[in-house]
Order: sequence, then structure tokens, then C-alpha cells
Amino acid sequence: LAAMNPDICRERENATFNTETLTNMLDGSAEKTRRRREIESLVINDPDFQHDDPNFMSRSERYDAAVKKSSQMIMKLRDYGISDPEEIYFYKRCVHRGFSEPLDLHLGMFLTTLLNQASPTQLDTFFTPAWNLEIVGTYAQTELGHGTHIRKLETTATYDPSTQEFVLNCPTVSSIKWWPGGLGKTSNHAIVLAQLYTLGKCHGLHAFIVPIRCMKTHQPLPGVTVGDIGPKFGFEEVDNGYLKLENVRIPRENMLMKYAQVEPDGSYLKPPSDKLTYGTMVFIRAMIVGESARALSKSCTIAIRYSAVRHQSELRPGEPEPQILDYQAQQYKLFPLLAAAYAFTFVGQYMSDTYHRITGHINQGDFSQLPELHALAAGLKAFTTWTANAGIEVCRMACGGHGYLCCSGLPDIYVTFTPTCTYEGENTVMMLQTARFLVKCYRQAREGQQLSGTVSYLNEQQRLQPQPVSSRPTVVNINDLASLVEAYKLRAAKLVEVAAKSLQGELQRSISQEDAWNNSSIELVRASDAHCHYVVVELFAAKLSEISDTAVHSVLNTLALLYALHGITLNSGDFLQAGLLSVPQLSQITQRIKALLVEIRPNAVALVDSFDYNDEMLNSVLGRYDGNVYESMFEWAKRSPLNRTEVHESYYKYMKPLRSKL
Ligand SMILES: CCCCCCCCCCCCCCCCCCC/C=C/C(=O)SCCNC(=O)CCNC(=O)[C@H](O)C(C)(C)COP(=O)(O)OP(=O)(O)OC[C@H]1O[C@@H](n2cnc3c(N)ncnc32)[C@H](O)[C@@H]1OP(=O)(O)O
Ligand SMILES: Cc1cc2nc3c(=O)[nH]c(=O)nc-3n(C[C@H](O)[C@H](O)[C@H](O)COP(=O)(O)OP(=O)(O)OC[C@H]3O[C@@H](n4cnc5c(N)ncnc54)[C@H](O)[C@@H]3O)c2cc1C
Repeated sequence: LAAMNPDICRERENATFNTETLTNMLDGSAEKTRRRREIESLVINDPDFQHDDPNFMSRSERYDAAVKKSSQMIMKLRDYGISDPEEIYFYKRCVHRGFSEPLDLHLGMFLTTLLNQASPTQLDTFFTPAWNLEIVGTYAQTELGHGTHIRKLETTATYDPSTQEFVLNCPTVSSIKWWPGGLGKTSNHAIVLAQLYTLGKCHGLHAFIVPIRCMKTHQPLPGVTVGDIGPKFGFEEVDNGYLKLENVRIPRENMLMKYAQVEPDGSYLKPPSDKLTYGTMVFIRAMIVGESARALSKSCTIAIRYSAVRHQSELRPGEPEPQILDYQAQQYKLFPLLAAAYAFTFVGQYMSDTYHRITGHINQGDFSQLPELHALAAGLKAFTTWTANAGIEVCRMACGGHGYLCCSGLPDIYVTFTPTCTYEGENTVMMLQTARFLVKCYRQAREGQQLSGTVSYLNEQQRLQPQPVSSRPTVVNINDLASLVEAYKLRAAKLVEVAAKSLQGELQRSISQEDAWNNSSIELVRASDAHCHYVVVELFAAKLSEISDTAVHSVLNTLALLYALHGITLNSGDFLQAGLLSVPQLSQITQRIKALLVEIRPNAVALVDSFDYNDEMLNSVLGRYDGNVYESMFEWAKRSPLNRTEVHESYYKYMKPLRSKL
């Protein structure tokens, strides 16, 4: 065993808190940490899951290896009796080393849609075969022509009462289903979102279970044209696919009928809310918030550990080259991202709890909190993925040239994560959905309704209203987290008001509602962004009150302050304009941030260690726990396919003949 790099050893010795305590807190309890590690070690020690480096494989090989692993994974989950969704997720992430995989849509969207939208009889018919992987499904909603505006999807499902079947058609090129993961080669069924026609009337989008491949031969069924959409920016293990349906008949029982129903004679029974069809998207959006935390915390782990062992340049003439983590500029790049990774971890936990709490109510027939759940999931998905996406790239560049190597792990994290800004609702569109909710709440509050939940601060707008900015006292105490939360809250209230007033102003110029909305989009997106930022800061602060260990509390308090103050500097115009901050305070904040960087510095490595990514999961030579970066980078390079022979065949084919001609 190679010795641990001395720099990284020293970092760990200097930490002021116990990393295990913090890891337990992040997992939820010591028992949860123990169980997660147990599950991870089942995978890591399993010879079937030894990891071949995907960087040295073709796309087809990568898909093949992923399907092999997924199939083995399903058998082993059953053998080990792992059936809790969270535990399946740990196991799955470890098997695929964080890459997306061909069964993601089956596990994440097909099964979830069945659970949430199938009637009890349909669950009996479809769930067990799907759980046992006889039925392998995907979620086919997006078409070539439309991903965002799903009311305009063109695929049709027309009920034929004479046979009690639906007839599915993709009547135009733009109606071909495009993108669904696992559709290209893996799935034999798809949940297809289509416009329902019955008795000559269109009732909008509904979900249908459509067999697409023969259960015996896996050949496409009659009327089904299906395949892979080709190479992408990443997602190489995933066979995102296309699907064209031509007069494909399915039994009436294949329309998901927990809420909306079509009777045998073709009569239609409305659902209690037509947005229930969109429920699976809300689930995945809520999940993506936690994914933002994971992608960012992995990237920070790599960049911070590497920065602790990398020495470069001179701080003081004649002295040894410092660790690059000692440069203030490097700390300023990485520590706010580290703080964001912690913030998003807590927000991810909150989003998951909130999703389960409100879906519990929905299952009891109470739909009252659905709008807030949708607005929160949409906004926080967009807010956290945008920050994490940009942050991964900052981490990569903070590793200098070596960050550009695939073995740093950062390019894979980026290409796997970046589509979260687009899928499950393009981020700007999601922010506009949140804004729609905020503006509605703002108007309700102005009419005197009492709001609850994350928007309750809008109740206070009357109090804020009449004061001119110049006469308002500056409210921020930059050393007090509660005061910073208040400032974020007031900024959000102000920006929601600005957006609502912009809409009002546009309407007074006698523009239509829709044009007024479009002409206010910039203000609307900013209002949502401010609302989400407030929610994140508020949740981070609230988490601190749950921490009893004083050393952990202290270090997280420092991170929370950094997160809040750094966010103010990035959006200082808003805080100044709203009169929440004075210009002198802005330079005090810069000084305070510098002091916080110094406070965090001795704990930086311990803070990333606490995320507890083992080396197999991190898959990065730069982020190795032992810090032995250069040795393993050299070993990795030697394995490059170009190095299989000393002289590459191209030399004999092209260079040598060329030389003889010159
Ligand atoms: C035990 C079982 C499980 C076991 C196994 C577990 C193991 C765990 C392993 C899990 C592995 C997981 C891996 C997961 C990986 C996932 C990969 C994902 C890959 C990507 C997939 C996709 O992208 S799928 C396609 C996603 N598409 C979209 O998101 C489309 C975006 N567009 C829309 O959502 C909408 O069209 C819209 C939001 C743009 C709406 O537009 P618009 O307002 O014009 O139209 P509407 O008339 O429809 O809306 C009016 C009204 O409704 C409100 N509303 C809109 N959406 C919703 C909603 N979703 N919920 C509630 N309400 C909604 C809207 O705000 C309006 O309200 P008003 O009151 O009128 O204001
Ligand atoms: C890797 C990956 C996997 C996917 N997997 C699946 C899957 O399994 N199943 C599935 O059904 N789909 C899947 N999708 C499709 C995905 O859900 C859509 O791409 C996504 O919803 C965005 O829709 P779009 O592509 O139509 O973008 P567009 O809506 O065309 O967006 C293009 C631009 O237009 C802007 N825009 C659009 N509408 C508005 C508006 N109303 N106001 C302001 N700006 C607007 C957007 O902000 C964006 O800048 C996947 C996509 C990717 C990249």
C-alpha cells in the first residue's frame, strides 16, 4: 500500500470537528451511515461489479456493460432482499458509479407512474411483472416537435368502443416520440403520453401503457418503429430513443385509470385534477434537487482534495511552493461551492420529505398543496441545477490542466449532470412556473388572504409597501444568520412585487395577458430565483438549529454565513435597490467573506471527507482519499488504448509512406 500523501494527512489532523459525526448527520443517523456503507461495500466487493474504465470503451460497449450490470443488479437486489426505494437507489448508484443507465426510466418513471396513476386492478396486472423486469418500461412524453409545451403533443389515442381498444398514432414527423431513456434498445413497454379522443372529443393528455416489443423475441411489434437517437454530449450508457406508432391497438385497460377513466362505451370520467397526469415529473424534479447536491459535493471533493496536495507558484520568495488551497483566489472559487453543496444537501432532504408528505395528502384526496409542491419542485430543481452545473465547471478549472483529463472524473460528472438543467422541465420554463405561483400568491395576499408555507412572507408585503427605499433602515446584520435570512426574504418579497408590477404595467398598456407575461419574463425569472435563494438560505439556517455537536455546529454555521454573504455579493444590486444593504456594508461583506475563507481553510478537506465518497464511487485520480495523485495519473495514462503498442499502426500506414515520398 502506498503511504498517504503527507499534505492530506496534515489537513485531516488539523480539522476542528469529527468527520464521522457530520457524515452521520448528512445521512440522517449513525445507523443510516452504517447501512449505506454496507450496501456500498456489497457492490464494491462484488467481482461482477468490478469497474472497467468507460473512457477506454466504445458507446456500444458501454451500453452493453451497463445492461449487463443492470441485469445482475436486479438479481442481486432480490437475493439481498433490498426493496426499500432509498436503498435500491444507493445500490444502483454504486453499481453504475454515478452514471445514468438503461433502467433509470424504468425504475424512476415507469414504476412511479404505475404506482401513482394505475388503478388497483391495473397495479395487479402490471406492477409485479414490471418489478420482476418481465415488463421493462420507459416514459415516452417528449416528441420531436414539443418537449416543454406538452399540451401541444400530437400523439393520439383514439378509443374504439367496438373493440374496446385505444388506437395510437404519431400522425406527423413532429409527433415522433424522441428522447425517452431506455426506449432505443432496452424497453419492451412504454408509458406513452397521448391526446385522448373518445366519442369524437379530445380530453387532453393521458398516460397509456403501450407494448412496443415482443416479450419473447424483443422485436418491435407491428406498427411500432423504434430505435436509438444517436450519440449525445454524455449519457453514453443510455439508449435514449425514438418511437413512431402507427395504428397500434391496446386494450382499454391499458389507459392508466386511477383518476381519469374511459368506460367501455367510451364515456369519459374526469379526474379530480388534470395535473395529476404530471405527477411523475414532480417526483423526479424533487429528486433532482438531491442530485444537484451530490454532483456538486463530488466535484468539490475532487477539487479540494487535489488543491490540498497540489503545490504551485510562490507566495513568498524563497519559501517552498504552497498548496494551491492556500491561495485566497482558489478558496474564493471553491469554498462558496462547498457551502452550496451543504445547503443543497439539506434542501434535497427537505424536498424529498415535502414530496412524500404532500403526496400522502394527495393520496387521501386532498389536492390543496399540489400547486405549492409543483412550484417548489420546479423552482428548486432549476435553482440548484443551474448553480451545481456552473459549479462543476468551476471545480474542473480549479484543477488546472489535470481537470481536463477524463481521469479527474470531472468531465463525466459534468456531462452526466448538465442535462438536468433541461430534462424534467427546461430550467427557465420551470422558473416561470414558480413565478406563476408567486404572482398568484402575491395577488391573494394583497386581497387580504392569509398565505402559509414557503410564501407566507408575502403576507408581510403591506408592511413593506409604503416605505420609500431611502427612508428604510438597513436591516442586515452581516454577522447574524437570522438577519441574513430576513434580508433574503425581503429581497424575494421585493422582486415578486417588481414582477407583479411589471405585469400590471404591461396590462395597463392594454396588452394581452400572454404578451404581458412574455414582456415581464426577465422580472418573473428573477423573482423565482430570489424566492428559491431565500428558501435555500432559510433551510440551511433552520438545519443549524437541529445540530447538537458544537464543533459541527460551528463549522456549518461558518459555511451557512459564507453561503448567504456570497449570494448577497453576487446579487448586490437587488439588495442595494431594495434598501436592504448600504454601500459601505458591501465592502464589510467582502472583508467578512475573506475572514470566513480563512476560518474554513483548516476544515476544507474534512468537510469534503464528510460527504463520505469512497474512491470507487468518486472515480477520480485527483480526488483520491490518499492524495497520491501523480502516481495514479501515470498508471491511468499507461492504460490508454493508444499505448497498447509502442508504435501506432498509423505510423506504418501514413507517416512512413509519406516520408519515403518526400
Ligand atoms: C417502489 C417503486 C419504486 C422503486 C424503485 C425506486 C428506485 C429508485 C431508483 C430511481 C432511479 C431514478 C433515476 C431517475 C432518472 C430520471 C432521468 C430523467 C430523464 C428525463 C426524463 C424527462 O425529461 S421526462 C419529460 C419531462 N418533461 C417535462 O418536464 C415537460 C415540461 N413541461 C411541463 O411540465 C408543462 O407543460 C408546463 C409546466 C410547461 C405547463 O405549462 P402550462 O402552464 O402552459 O400548461 P398547463 O395548462 O399544463 O398548466 C396550467 C396549470 O397547471 C399547473 N401545473 C403545471 N404543471 C404542473 C404539475 N406538474 N403539477 C401541478 N400543477 C402543474 C400550472 O402551474 C398551472 O396552474 P395555474 O393554477 O393555472 O396557474
Ligand atoms: C438527456 C435527456 C434525457 C431525456 N429523457 C427524456 C425521457 O426519458 N422522456 C421524455 O419524455 N423526455 C426526455 N427528455 C426530453 C426533455 O424532457 C425535454 O428536452 C425538456 O423537457 C425540454 O424541452 P424541449 O427540448 O422541447 O426544449 P424547448 O422547450 O424547445 O426549449 C428551448 C428553449 O426555449 C425556451 N422556451 C421554451 N418554452 C418557453 C416558454 N414558455 N417561455 C420561455 N422560454 C421558453 C427554453 O427556455 C429554452 O431556452 C430528455 C432530454 C434529455 C436532454
